[in-house]
Amino acid sequence: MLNLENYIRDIPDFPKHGVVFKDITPLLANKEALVSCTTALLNLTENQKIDKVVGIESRGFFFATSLAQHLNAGFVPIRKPGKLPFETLKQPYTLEYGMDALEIHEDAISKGDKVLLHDDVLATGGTASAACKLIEKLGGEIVQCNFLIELEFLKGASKLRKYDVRSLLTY
Ligand SMILES: O=P(O)(O)OC[C@H]1O[C@H](OP(=O)(O)OP(=O)(O)O)[C@H](O)[C@@H]1O
Ligand SMILES: Nc1ncnc2[nH]cnc12
Repeated sequence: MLNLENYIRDIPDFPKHGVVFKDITPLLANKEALVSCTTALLNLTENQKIDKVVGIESRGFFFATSLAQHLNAGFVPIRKPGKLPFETLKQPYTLEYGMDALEIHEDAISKGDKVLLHDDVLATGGTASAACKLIEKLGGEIVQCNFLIELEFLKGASKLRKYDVRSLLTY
C-alpha cells in the first residue's frame, strides 16, 4: 500500500489567510495512488450493506461515485444551491473558511436506505453534519461517514458523534 500522505500537499493561506489547504490533486493525478486510495476507502466499509453512497460537491464526488460502483450501490450528489434541477431540500452550514448551503434532490434517497456519506476532508464538520441532516430528513440511515482526510484539530468528529466516522489520514 502506498503512503497516500506523500501525494497530498499543503498550500498555506488558501483560500484565505491562516488556512493550510490540503491539496489532493497530486493523489488524483497518480494512477497508483488513485487505486490505492479507492481500495483503502472501500476497506473502511467492511462489506456492510450500502444502498446509496452520498458525495458532497465537489471534491466528495471524486471518490464517492467510484465507491458506489464497487459497493454495488447508487450514487447521490449533495450540491451547492441552485445546481440541482429537480425539487430539493436545503440545509445551511458553516465550514472552516466560510458558509453556504447544501441541497439534495427530495427523491434521491428512499426511507430506510442504508447510506454511506463520503467527502474528501472533514474539517470543522459543518459540511458533513449538514449533509447528514439532509439524508436523515429523507429517511436515510447513515451507516458510516468516511473521509480521505480528517483535520483532527478542528474537531469535526464532535459534530458527528451519532455516526460511525472513519478517516484514512488524520492531521
Ligand atoms: O468540515 P468543514 O469545515 O465543513 O469543511 C469540509 C468541506 O470543505 C471542503 O469543501 P469546499 O466547501 O471547499 O468545496 P469544494 O469541495 O467544492 O472545493 C471539503 O471538500 C469539505 O466538503
Ligand atoms: N484545510 C482544508 N484543506 C482542504 N479542504 C478543506 N476543507 C475545509 N478545510 C480544508
